[in-house]
Amino acid sequence: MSEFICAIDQGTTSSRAIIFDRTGRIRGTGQKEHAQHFPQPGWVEHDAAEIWRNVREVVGIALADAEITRHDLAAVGITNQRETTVVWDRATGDPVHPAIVWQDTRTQEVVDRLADGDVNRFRERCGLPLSTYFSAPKLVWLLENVEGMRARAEAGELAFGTIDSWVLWNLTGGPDGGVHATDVTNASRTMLMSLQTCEWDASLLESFGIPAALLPEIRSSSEVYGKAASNSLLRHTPVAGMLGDQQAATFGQAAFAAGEAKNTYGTGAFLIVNTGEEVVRSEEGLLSTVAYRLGDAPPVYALEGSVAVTGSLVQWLRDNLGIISTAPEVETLARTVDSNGGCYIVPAFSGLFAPWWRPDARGVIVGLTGFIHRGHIARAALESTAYQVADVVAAANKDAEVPLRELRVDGGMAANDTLMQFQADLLDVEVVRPAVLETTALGAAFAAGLAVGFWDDLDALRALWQEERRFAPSMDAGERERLRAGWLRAVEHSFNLA
Ligand SMILES: Nc1ncnc2c1ncn2[C@@H]1O[C@H](COP(=O)(O)OP(=O)(O)O)[C@@H](O)[C@H]1O
Ligand SMILES: O=P(O)(O)OC[C@H](O)CO
Repeated sequence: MSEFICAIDQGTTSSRAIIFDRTGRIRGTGQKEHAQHFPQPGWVEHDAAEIWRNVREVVGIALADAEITRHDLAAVGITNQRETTVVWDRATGDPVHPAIVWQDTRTQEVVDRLADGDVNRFRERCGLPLSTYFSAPKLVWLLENVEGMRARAEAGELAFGTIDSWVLWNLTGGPDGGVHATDVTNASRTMLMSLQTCEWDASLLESFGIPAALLPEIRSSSEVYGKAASNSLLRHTPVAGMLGDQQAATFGQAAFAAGEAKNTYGTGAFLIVNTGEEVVRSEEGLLSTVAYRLGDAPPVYALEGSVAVTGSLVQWLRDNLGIISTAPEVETLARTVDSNGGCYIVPAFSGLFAPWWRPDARGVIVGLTGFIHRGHIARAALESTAYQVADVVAAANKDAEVPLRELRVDGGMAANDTLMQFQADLLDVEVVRPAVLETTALGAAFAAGLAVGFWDDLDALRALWQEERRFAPSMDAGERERLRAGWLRAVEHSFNLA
Protein backbone atom coordinates (compact mmCIF):
# COMPACT_ATOMS: atom_id res chain seq x y z
CA MET A 1 0.00 0.00 0.00
CA SER A 2 1.39 3.44 -0.93
CA GLU A 3 1.37 5.42 2.30
CA PHE A 4 3.43 8.47 1.41
CA ILE A 5 3.75 11.44 -0.94
CA CYS A 6 7.08 12.95 -1.97
CA ALA A 7 7.25 16.70 -2.50
CA ILE A 8 10.14 18.30 -4.36
CA ASP A 9 10.62 21.93 -3.29
CA GLN A 10 13.12 23.62 -5.54
CA GLY A 11 13.70 27.02 -3.86
CA THR A 12 15.96 30.00 -4.55
CA THR A 13 18.43 29.03 -1.84
CA SER A 14 18.16 25.24 -1.79
CA SER A 15 16.40 22.17 -3.12
CA ARG A 16 14.49 19.95 -0.74
CA ALA A 17 12.61 16.68 -0.97
CA ILE A 18 10.15 15.91 1.79
CA ILE A 19 8.19 12.72 2.42
CA PHE A 20 4.74 13.25 3.98
CA ASP A 21 2.43 10.66 5.46
CA ARG A 22 -1.38 10.65 5.34
CA THR A 23 -1.64 12.91 8.38
CA GLY A 24 0.56 15.53 6.68
CA ARG A 25 3.47 14.77 9.00
CA ILE A 26 7.04 14.86 7.74
CA ARG A 27 8.65 11.40 7.64
CA GLY A 28 11.89 12.17 5.81
CA THR A 29 13.78 15.09 4.28
CA GLY A 30 16.75 15.84 2.07
CA GLN A 31 18.11 19.34 1.44
CA LYS A 32 21.00 20.85 -0.48
CA GLU A 33 21.98 24.47 -1.20
CA HIS A 34 23.09 25.41 -4.69
CA ALA A 35 25.50 28.17 -5.73
CA GLN A 36 24.29 31.72 -6.23
CA HIS A 37 26.20 33.40 -9.06
CA PHE A 38 26.46 37.19 -9.21
CA PRO A 39 28.49 37.79 -12.40
CA GLN A 40 27.72 41.53 -12.52
CA PRO A 41 25.98 43.99 -10.19
CA GLY A 42 22.26 43.21 -10.32
CA TRP A 43 22.73 39.85 -12.06
CA VAL A 44 21.70 36.63 -10.26
CA GLU A 45 22.14 33.27 -11.95
CA HIS A 46 21.72 29.60 -11.09
CA ASP A 47 23.18 26.58 -12.85
CA ALA A 48 20.06 24.67 -13.91
CA ALA A 49 22.07 21.46 -14.36
CA GLU A 50 23.32 21.76 -10.75
CA ILE A 51 19.74 22.29 -9.60
CA TRP A 52 18.59 19.13 -11.36
CA ARG A 53 21.52 17.11 -9.90
CA ASN A 54 20.64 18.41 -6.42
CA VAL A 55 16.97 17.53 -6.88
CA ARG A 56 17.90 13.94 -7.75
CA GLU A 57 20.24 13.77 -4.78
CA VAL A 58 17.80 15.16 -2.20
CA VAL A 59 15.08 12.75 -3.34
CA GLY A 60 17.46 9.87 -2.55
CA ILE A 61 18.33 11.37 0.83
CA ALA A 62 14.66 11.88 1.74
CA LEU A 63 13.69 8.31 0.78
CA ALA A 64 16.59 6.98 2.85
CA ASP A 65 15.70 9.26 5.76
CA ALA A 66 12.10 8.00 5.72
CA GLU A 67 13.35 4.43 5.27
CA ILE A 68 11.08 3.84 2.31
CA THR A 69 11.41 3.18 -1.40
CA ARG A 70 9.43 4.50 -4.37
CA HIS A 71 7.03 1.58 -3.93
CA ASP A 72 5.73 3.32 -0.81
CA LEU A 73 4.90 6.51 -2.71
CA ALA A 74 1.45 7.29 -4.11
CA ALA A 75 2.62 10.38 -6.02
CA VAL A 76 5.19 13.14 -6.39
CA GLY A 77 4.46 16.87 -6.26
CA ILE A 78 6.72 19.66 -7.50
CA THR A 79 6.93 23.21 -6.19
CA ASN A 80 9.49 25.79 -7.16
CA GLN A 81 11.03 29.25 -7.03
CA ARG A 82 8.91 31.09 -9.58
CA GLU A 83 9.77 33.27 -12.60
CA THR A 84 13.38 32.02 -12.81
CA THR A 85 13.91 31.32 -16.49
CA VAL A 86 15.61 28.36 -18.15
CA VAL A 87 15.91 27.63 -21.87
CA TRP A 88 17.29 24.29 -22.92
CA ASP A 89 18.01 22.18 -25.97
CA ARG A 90 15.24 19.61 -26.39
CA ALA A 91 17.64 17.07 -27.96
CA THR A 92 20.46 17.19 -25.40
CA GLY A 93 18.81 18.66 -22.31
CA ASP A 94 21.61 21.24 -22.01
CA PRO A 95 20.60 24.75 -20.91
CA VAL A 96 21.64 27.37 -23.49
CA HIS A 97 22.52 29.89 -20.74
CA PRO A 98 22.61 29.98 -16.93
CA ALA A 99 19.13 30.31 -15.43
CA ILE A 100 18.20 33.98 -14.92
CA VAL A 101 16.86 34.19 -11.38
CA TRP A 102 13.73 36.14 -10.42
CA GLN A 103 15.85 38.65 -8.42
CA ASP A 104 18.04 39.49 -11.44
CA THR A 105 17.67 43.08 -12.72
CA ARG A 106 19.65 42.90 -15.97
CA THR A 107 16.46 43.30 -17.99
CA GLN A 108 15.67 46.82 -16.81
CA GLU A 109 16.51 48.17 -20.27
CA VAL A 110 14.17 45.60 -21.90
CA VAL A 111 11.44 46.55 -19.42
CA ASP A 112 11.82 50.30 -20.06
CA ARG A 113 11.70 49.75 -23.82
CA LEU A 114 8.58 47.55 -23.66
CA ALA A 115 6.85 49.80 -21.11
CA ASP A 116 7.26 52.85 -23.33
CA GLY A 117 6.30 55.03 -20.36
CA ASP A 118 3.56 52.78 -18.98
CA VAL A 119 4.65 49.79 -16.85
CA ASN A 120 1.00 48.81 -16.43
CA ARG A 121 0.19 48.38 -20.10
CA PHE A 122 -0.20 44.58 -19.85
CA ARG A 123 -1.61 44.53 -16.33
CA GLU A 124 -5.26 44.13 -17.32
CA ARG A 125 -4.43 41.01 -19.33
CA CYS A 126 -1.82 39.26 -17.16
CA GLY A 127 -2.28 40.90 -13.71
CA LEU A 128 1.35 42.06 -13.51
CA PRO A 129 3.25 45.31 -14.05
CA LEU A 130 6.26 45.24 -16.37
CA SER A 131 9.20 44.41 -14.12
CA THR A 132 12.54 42.63 -14.25
CA TYR A 133 10.94 40.19 -11.76
CA PHE A 134 8.86 38.25 -14.29
CA SER A 135 9.91 35.68 -16.89
CA ALA A 136 8.96 37.36 -20.19
CA PRO A 137 11.59 40.16 -20.04
CA LYS A 138 14.19 37.52 -19.09
CA LEU A 139 13.20 35.46 -22.12
CA VAL A 140 13.42 38.55 -24.36
CA TRP A 141 16.92 39.21 -23.01
CA LEU A 142 17.98 35.63 -23.82
CA LEU A 143 16.51 35.85 -27.33
CA GLU A 144 18.50 39.05 -27.90
CA ASN A 145 21.76 37.94 -26.27
CA VAL A 146 22.26 34.21 -26.88
CA GLU A 147 23.65 33.81 -30.35
CA GLY A 148 21.38 31.95 -32.73
CA MET A 149 18.68 31.46 -30.12
CA ARG A 150 15.78 33.05 -31.99
CA ALA A 151 16.22 30.87 -35.07
CA ARG A 152 16.59 27.75 -32.96
CA ALA A 153 13.57 28.72 -30.89
CA GLU A 154 11.44 29.26 -33.99
CA ALA A 155 12.58 25.91 -35.37
CA GLY A 156 11.26 24.21 -32.20
CA GLU A 157 14.71 23.01 -31.08
CA LEU A 158 14.58 24.80 -27.73
CA ALA A 159 12.27 24.69 -24.73
CA PHE A 160 11.52 27.47 -22.23
CA GLY A 161 10.46 26.72 -18.71
CA THR A 162 10.27 28.06 -15.22
CA ILE A 163 11.89 25.68 -12.72
CA ASP A 164 8.74 23.53 -12.39
CA SER A 165 8.92 22.72 -16.10
CA TRP A 166 12.67 22.09 -15.93
CA VAL A 167 12.27 19.62 -13.06
CA LEU A 168 9.19 17.94 -14.59
CA TRP A 169 10.83 17.52 -18.01
CA ASN A 170 13.96 16.00 -16.52
CA LEU A 171 12.09 13.84 -14.03
CA THR A 172 9.85 12.37 -16.73
CA GLY A 173 12.70 11.42 -19.07
CA GLY A 174 14.37 14.58 -20.42
CA PRO A 175 15.27 14.11 -24.10
CA ASP A 176 13.62 10.66 -23.94
CA GLY A 177 9.99 11.70 -23.81
CA GLY A 178 10.13 14.27 -20.98
CA VAL A 179 6.83 16.09 -20.44
CA HIS A 180 7.11 19.79 -21.31
CA ALA A 181 4.40 21.40 -19.18
CA THR A 182 3.84 24.04 -16.54
CA ASP A 183 0.92 24.73 -14.22
CA VAL A 184 -1.34 27.78 -14.22
CA THR A 185 0.25 29.31 -11.12
CA ASN A 186 3.72 29.30 -12.63
CA ALA A 187 2.41 30.40 -16.02
CA SER A 188 0.66 33.32 -14.30
CA ARG A 189 4.12 34.70 -13.37
CA THR A 190 5.51 34.85 -16.89
CA MET A 191 3.47 37.87 -18.14
CA LEU A 192 2.49 35.68 -21.11
CA MET A 193 -0.68 34.04 -19.78
CA SER A 194 -4.15 35.58 -19.89
CA LEU A 195 -5.53 35.61 -16.34
CA GLN A 196 -9.06 35.16 -17.66
CA THR A 197 -8.55 32.18 -19.97
CA CYS A 198 -5.46 30.68 -18.26
CA GLU A 199 -3.95 30.12 -21.70
CA TRP A 200 -0.95 31.67 -23.45
CA ASP A 201 -2.11 35.01 -24.80
CA ALA A 202 -1.31 35.57 -28.49
CA SER A 203 -1.21 39.35 -28.15
CA LEU A 204 1.22 39.18 -25.22
CA LEU A 205 3.46 36.75 -27.13
CA GLU A 206 3.44 39.19 -30.03
CA SER A 207 4.19 42.24 -27.85
CA PHE A 208 7.20 40.47 -26.32
CA GLY A 209 8.20 38.80 -29.62
CA ILE A 210 8.27 35.32 -28.11
CA PRO A 211 7.98 32.27 -30.41
CA ALA A 212 5.13 29.98 -29.26
CA ALA A 213 7.29 26.95 -30.12
CA LEU A 214 9.33 27.60 -26.96
CA LEU A 215 6.44 27.32 -24.55
CA PRO A 216 5.30 24.45 -22.33
CA GLU A 217 1.68 23.32 -22.18
CA ILE A 218 -0.31 24.97 -19.38
CA ARG A 219 -1.97 22.39 -17.11
CA SER A 220 -3.84 22.57 -13.81
CA SER A 221 -2.03 22.43 -10.46
CA SER A 222 -3.38 18.98 -9.55
CA GLU A 223 -3.49 16.22 -12.17
CA VAL A 224 -1.20 13.45 -13.42
CA TYR A 225 1.31 15.09 -15.80
CA GLY A 226 3.35 11.93 -16.38
CA LYS A 227 5.42 9.32 -14.58
CA ALA A 228 8.98 9.49 -13.32
CA ALA A 229 11.38 7.96 -15.84
CA SER A 230 12.93 4.55 -15.36
CA ASN A 231 16.38 6.04 -14.68
CA SER A 232 14.97 7.87 -11.64
CA LEU A 233 14.83 6.70 -8.04
CA LEU A 234 11.16 7.63 -8.29
CA ARG A 235 10.70 5.39 -11.36
CA HIS A 236 7.09 5.14 -12.56
CA THR A 237 5.67 7.21 -9.66
CA PRO A 238 3.00 9.58 -10.98
CA VAL A 239 3.93 13.25 -10.92
CA ALA A 240 0.58 14.71 -9.94
CA GLY A 241 0.94 18.17 -8.36
CA MET A 242 2.72 21.31 -9.49
CA LEU A 243 2.49 24.86 -8.10
CA GLY A 244 4.77 27.87 -7.74
CA ASP A 245 6.17 27.91 -4.21
CA GLN A 246 4.11 30.82 -2.87
CA GLN A 247 0.88 29.34 -4.17
CA ALA A 248 1.92 25.95 -2.80
CA ALA A 249 2.46 27.51 0.63
CA THR A 250 -1.02 29.05 0.42
CA PHE A 251 -2.41 25.60 -0.39
CA GLY A 252 -0.34 23.98 2.37
CA GLN A 253 -1.69 26.55 4.84
CA ALA A 254 -5.20 25.40 3.83
CA ALA A 255 -6.07 28.99 2.85
CA PHE A 256 -8.82 27.74 0.53
CA ALA A 257 -11.45 30.40 1.24
CA ALA A 258 -11.58 33.94 -0.13
CA GLY A 259 -10.03 36.30 2.42
CA GLU A 260 -7.67 33.70 3.91
CA ALA A 261 -4.00 34.67 3.71
CA LYS A 262 -0.47 33.54 4.45
CA ASN A 263 2.98 35.06 4.44
CA THR A 264 6.07 33.03 3.62
CA TYR A 265 9.50 34.15 4.83
CA GLY A 266 12.24 32.64 2.65
CA THR A 267 14.83 34.23 0.37
CA GLY A 268 12.13 36.83 -0.26
CA ALA A 269 8.76 37.25 1.49
CA PHE A 270 5.41 36.74 -0.15
CA LEU A 271 1.97 37.60 1.15
CA ILE A 272 -0.88 35.85 -0.66
CA VAL A 273 -4.55 36.59 -0.07
CA ASN A 274 -7.04 34.16 -1.63
CA THR A 275 -9.66 36.10 -3.65
CA GLY A 276 -11.78 33.09 -4.74
CA GLU A 277 -12.94 32.63 -8.33
CA GLU A 278 -12.72 36.33 -9.00
CA VAL A 279 -9.70 38.23 -10.38
CA VAL A 280 -9.32 41.18 -8.01
CA ARG A 281 -7.32 44.19 -9.20
CA SER A 282 -5.22 46.00 -6.62
CA GLU A 283 -5.16 49.77 -6.28
CA GLU A 284 -2.15 49.47 -3.98
CA GLY A 285 0.61 47.78 -5.95
CA LEU A 286 -0.27 44.13 -5.29
CA LEU A 287 -0.23 41.55 -8.08
CA SER A 288 -3.23 39.62 -9.38
CA THR A 289 -2.25 36.02 -9.82
CA VAL A 290 -3.59 32.45 -9.87
CA ALA A 291 -3.69 30.72 -6.45
CA TYR A 292 -4.35 27.23 -7.84
CA ARG A 293 -6.53 25.23 -10.17
CA LEU A 294 -7.59 21.70 -9.30
CA GLY A 295 -8.11 19.61 -12.43
CA ASP A 296 -11.09 20.88 -14.42
CA ALA A 297 -12.46 23.09 -11.62
CA PRO A 298 -12.43 26.85 -12.19
CA PRO A 299 -9.20 28.61 -11.22
CA VAL A 300 -8.93 30.25 -7.81
CA TYR A 301 -7.22 33.65 -7.85
CA ALA A 302 -5.18 35.67 -5.36
CA LEU A 303 -3.64 39.03 -4.61
CA GLU A 304 0.07 38.90 -3.87
CA GLY A 305 2.54 41.23 -2.16
CA SER A 306 6.04 40.18 -3.23
CA VAL A 307 9.11 41.37 -1.32
CA ALA A 308 12.41 40.62 -3.09
CA VAL A 309 14.94 40.51 -0.28
CA THR A 310 14.36 39.13 3.23
CA GLY A 311 16.27 35.89 4.00
CA SER A 312 18.82 36.80 1.33
CA LEU A 313 19.78 39.82 3.48
CA VAL A 314 20.59 37.35 6.24
CA GLN A 315 22.68 35.38 3.74
CA TRP A 316 24.42 38.64 2.80
CA LEU A 317 25.30 39.27 6.47
CA ARG A 318 26.70 35.75 6.54
CA ASP A 319 28.48 35.57 3.16
CA ASN A 320 29.44 39.17 2.33
CA LEU A 321 29.88 40.80 5.75
CA GLY A 322 30.83 37.67 7.71
CA ILE A 323 29.20 38.94 10.92
CA ILE A 324 27.36 35.64 11.42
CA SER A 325 28.36 32.16 10.32
CA THR A 326 24.89 30.59 10.02
CA ALA A 327 21.50 32.17 9.24
CA PRO A 328 19.91 31.34 12.65
CA GLU A 329 22.80 33.17 14.36
CA VAL A 330 21.28 36.45 13.23
CA GLU A 331 18.71 36.00 16.01
CA THR A 332 21.36 35.49 18.71
CA LEU A 333 23.21 38.58 17.52
CA ALA A 334 20.04 40.66 17.23
CA ARG A 335 19.13 39.72 20.81
CA THR A 336 22.35 41.29 22.14
CA VAL A 337 20.55 44.66 21.78
CA ASP A 338 17.04 45.64 22.79
CA SER A 339 16.32 48.05 19.93
CA ASN A 340 17.60 49.02 16.51
CA GLY A 341 19.36 52.05 18.05
CA GLY A 342 17.82 54.21 15.30
CA CYS A 343 19.37 52.11 12.51
CA TYR A 344 17.31 50.86 9.53
CA ILE A 345 18.38 48.70 6.59
CA VAL A 346 16.36 48.88 3.38
CA PRO A 347 17.59 45.85 1.39
CA ALA A 348 16.59 47.11 -2.07
CA PHE A 349 19.19 44.90 -3.79
CA SER A 350 16.82 44.28 -6.74
CA GLY A 351 15.02 47.60 -6.46
CA LEU A 352 11.88 47.48 -4.33
CA PHE A 353 8.99 45.22 -5.32
CA ALA A 354 5.50 45.50 -3.78
CA PRO A 355 4.00 47.82 -2.89
CA TRP A 356 6.58 50.34 -4.17
CA TRP A 357 7.72 48.90 -7.53
CA ARG A 358 10.80 51.12 -7.59
CA PRO A 359 13.50 49.63 -9.86
CA ASP A 360 15.62 52.74 -9.17
CA ALA A 361 15.91 51.87 -5.44
CA ARG A 362 19.09 50.33 -4.01
CA GLY A 363 19.98 49.12 -0.54
CA VAL A 364 20.73 51.65 2.21
CA ILE A 365 21.71 51.55 5.87
CA VAL A 366 20.56 54.73 7.59
CA GLY A 367 20.69 56.19 11.11
CA LEU A 368 24.31 55.25 11.75
CA THR A 369 26.03 56.75 14.79
CA GLY A 370 29.12 55.76 16.74
CA PHE A 371 26.78 53.82 19.05
CA ILE A 372 25.75 51.29 16.38
CA HIS A 373 27.51 47.91 16.42
CA ARG A 374 26.97 44.59 14.72
CA GLY A 375 24.13 43.68 17.11
CA HIS A 376 22.14 46.66 15.83
CA ILE A 377 22.96 45.76 12.23
CA ALA A 378 21.67 42.21 12.81
CA ARG A 379 18.54 43.60 14.46
CA ALA A 380 17.95 46.14 11.68
CA ALA A 381 18.39 43.36 9.11
CA LEU A 382 15.79 41.17 10.83
CA GLU A 383 13.42 44.08 11.36
CA SER A 384 13.66 45.06 7.67
CA THR A 385 11.81 41.83 6.86
CA ALA A 386 8.97 42.71 9.24
CA TYR A 387 8.71 46.30 7.94
CA GLN A 388 8.56 45.15 4.34
CA VAL A 389 5.86 42.61 5.19
CA ALA A 390 3.97 45.30 7.12
CA ASP A 391 4.04 47.46 3.95
CA VAL A 392 2.39 44.74 1.85
CA VAL A 393 -0.13 43.88 4.58
CA ALA A 394 -1.07 47.57 4.75
CA ALA A 395 -1.59 47.53 0.98
CA ALA A 396 -3.73 44.38 1.19
CA ASN A 397 -5.81 45.92 3.97
CA LYS A 398 -6.52 48.97 1.82
CA ASP A 399 -7.61 46.74 -1.09
CA ALA A 400 -9.76 44.44 1.04
CA GLU A 401 -13.17 45.15 2.52
CA VAL A 402 -12.12 43.48 5.77
CA PRO A 403 -8.58 43.89 7.17
CA LEU A 404 -6.55 40.76 7.94
CA ARG A 405 -7.46 39.44 11.37
CA GLU A 406 -4.41 37.20 11.75
CA LEU A 407 -1.45 36.21 9.67
CA ARG A 408 -0.49 32.61 9.00
CA VAL A 409 3.27 32.34 8.49
CA ASP A 410 5.78 29.80 7.18
CA GLY A 411 9.16 29.48 5.43
CA GLY A 412 12.74 29.22 6.72
CA MET A 413 12.78 32.60 8.49
CA ALA A 414 9.47 31.94 10.29
CA ALA A 415 11.47 29.74 12.68
CA ASN A 416 12.92 33.00 14.05
CA ASP A 417 10.86 33.83 17.19
CA THR A 418 12.31 37.34 17.55
CA LEU A 419 11.22 38.18 14.03
CA MET A 420 7.74 36.67 14.48
CA GLN A 421 7.16 38.62 17.72
CA PHE A 422 8.33 41.86 16.11
CA GLN A 423 6.04 41.13 13.15
CA ALA A 424 3.02 40.71 15.43
CA ASP A 425 3.96 43.94 17.26
CA LEU A 426 4.31 45.87 14.03
CA LEU A 427 1.08 44.58 12.47
CA ASP A 428 -0.92 44.61 15.69
CA VAL A 429 -2.45 41.25 14.72
CA GLU A 430 -1.66 37.74 15.88
CA VAL A 431 0.95 35.85 13.90
CA VAL A 432 0.14 32.14 13.70
CA ARG A 433 2.79 29.54 13.02
CA PRO A 434 1.68 26.05 11.94
CA ALA A 435 3.12 22.79 13.24
CA VAL A 436 4.50 21.99 9.78
CA LEU A 437 6.67 24.95 8.73
CA GLU A 438 7.38 23.29 5.40
CA THR A 439 4.00 24.37 4.08
CA THR A 440 5.39 24.96 0.59
CA ALA A 441 6.30 21.30 0.23
CA LEU A 442 3.11 20.29 2.02
CA GLY A 443 1.03 22.26 -0.52
CA ALA A 444 2.69 20.42 -3.41
CA ALA A 445 2.09 17.11 -1.60
CA PHE A 446 -1.58 18.08 -1.05
CA ALA A 447 -2.04 18.87 -4.75
CA ALA A 448 -0.39 15.60 -5.82
CA GLY A 449 -2.31 13.59 -3.21
CA LEU A 450 -5.66 15.03 -4.27
CA ALA A 451 -5.01 14.12 -7.92
CA VAL A 452 -4.43 10.44 -7.12
CA GLY A 453 -7.13 10.07 -4.46
CA PHE A 454 -4.63 9.83 -1.56
CA TRP A 455 -6.72 12.53 0.15
CA ASP A 456 -10.41 12.97 -0.64
CA ASP A 457 -11.05 16.70 -0.77
CA LEU A 458 -10.19 20.15 0.57
CA ASP A 459 -12.02 19.47 3.84
CA ALA A 460 -9.78 16.49 4.49
CA LEU A 461 -6.74 18.72 3.91
CA ARG A 462 -8.07 21.51 6.11
CA ALA A 463 -8.46 19.02 8.95
CA LEU A 464 -4.72 18.27 8.76
CA TRP A 465 -3.59 21.88 9.40
CA GLN A 466 -2.34 22.37 12.97
CA GLU A 467 -1.21 25.41 14.87
CA GLU A 468 2.16 25.33 16.66
CA ARG A 469 2.43 28.81 18.20
CA ARG A 470 0.66 32.18 18.24
CA PHE A 471 2.58 35.46 18.69
CA ALA A 472 0.35 38.12 20.25
CA PRO A 473 1.10 41.82 19.71
CA SER A 474 2.47 43.55 22.79
CA MET A 475 3.89 46.86 21.53
CA ASP A 476 2.12 50.10 22.35
CA ALA A 477 0.67 52.10 19.47
CA GLY A 478 3.00 55.10 19.91
CA GLU A 479 6.12 52.96 19.63
CA ARG A 480 4.71 51.18 16.59
CA GLU A 481 4.01 54.46 14.82
CA ARG A 482 7.44 55.86 15.70
CA LEU A 483 9.21 52.80 14.26
CA ARG A 484 7.05 52.69 11.12
CA ALA A 485 7.70 56.38 10.47
CA GLY A 486 11.44 55.80 10.80
CA TRP A 487 11.20 52.92 8.33
CA LEU A 488 9.21 54.93 5.78
CA ARG A 489 11.83 57.72 5.91
CA ALA A 490 14.55 55.11 5.32
CA VAL A 491 12.62 53.73 2.32
CA GLU A 492 12.60 57.19 0.76
CA HIS A 493 16.40 57.32 1.10
CA SER A 494 16.67 54.18 -1.03
CA PHE A 495 14.98 55.77 -4.08
CA ASN A 496 16.84 57.12 -7.14
CA LEU A 497 20.07 55.27 -6.42
CA ALA A 498 20.25 52.84 -9.35
N1 LIG B 1 16.55 31.25 11.88
C1 LIG B 1 16.64 32.09 10.84
N2 LIG B 1 16.60 33.43 11.01
C2 LIG B 1 16.67 34.28 9.97
N3 LIG B 1 16.78 33.88 8.68
C3 LIG B 1 16.81 32.57 8.44
C4 LIG B 1 16.75 31.60 9.48
N4 LIG B 1 16.79 30.37 8.92
C5 LIG B 1 16.87 30.58 7.58
N5 LIG B 1 16.89 31.90 7.28
C6 LIG B 1 16.93 32.52 5.94
O1 LIG B 1 15.81 32.00 5.25
C7 LIG B 1 16.16 31.64 3.91
C8 LIG B 1 15.85 30.19 3.70
O2 LIG B 1 14.48 30.00 3.83
P1 LIG B 1 13.76 28.99 2.86
O3 LIG B 1 12.31 29.01 3.21
O4 LIG B 1 14.49 27.70 2.94
O5 LIG B 1 14.09 29.71 1.50
P2 LIG B 1 13.84 29.39 -0.04
O6 LIG B 1 12.59 28.57 -0.12
O7 LIG B 1 13.72 30.76 -0.60
O8 LIG B 1 15.06 28.68 -0.56
C9 LIG B 1 17.62 31.94 3.72
O9 LIG B 1 17.73 33.13 2.98
C10 LIG B 1 18.15 32.13 5.14
O10 LIG B 1 19.12 33.17 5.17
O1 LIG C 1 12.54 30.57 -3.29
P1 LIG C 1 11.62 31.39 -2.47
O2 LIG C 1 10.88 30.59 -1.45
O3 LIG C 1 12.27 32.62 -1.89
O4 LIG C 1 10.48 31.94 -3.46
C1 LIG C 1 10.81 32.66 -4.57
C2 LIG C 1 9.54 33.15 -5.25
O5 LIG C 1 8.81 32.12 -5.83
C3 LIG C 1 9.87 34.20 -6.27
O6 LIG C 1 8.70 34.73 -6.81
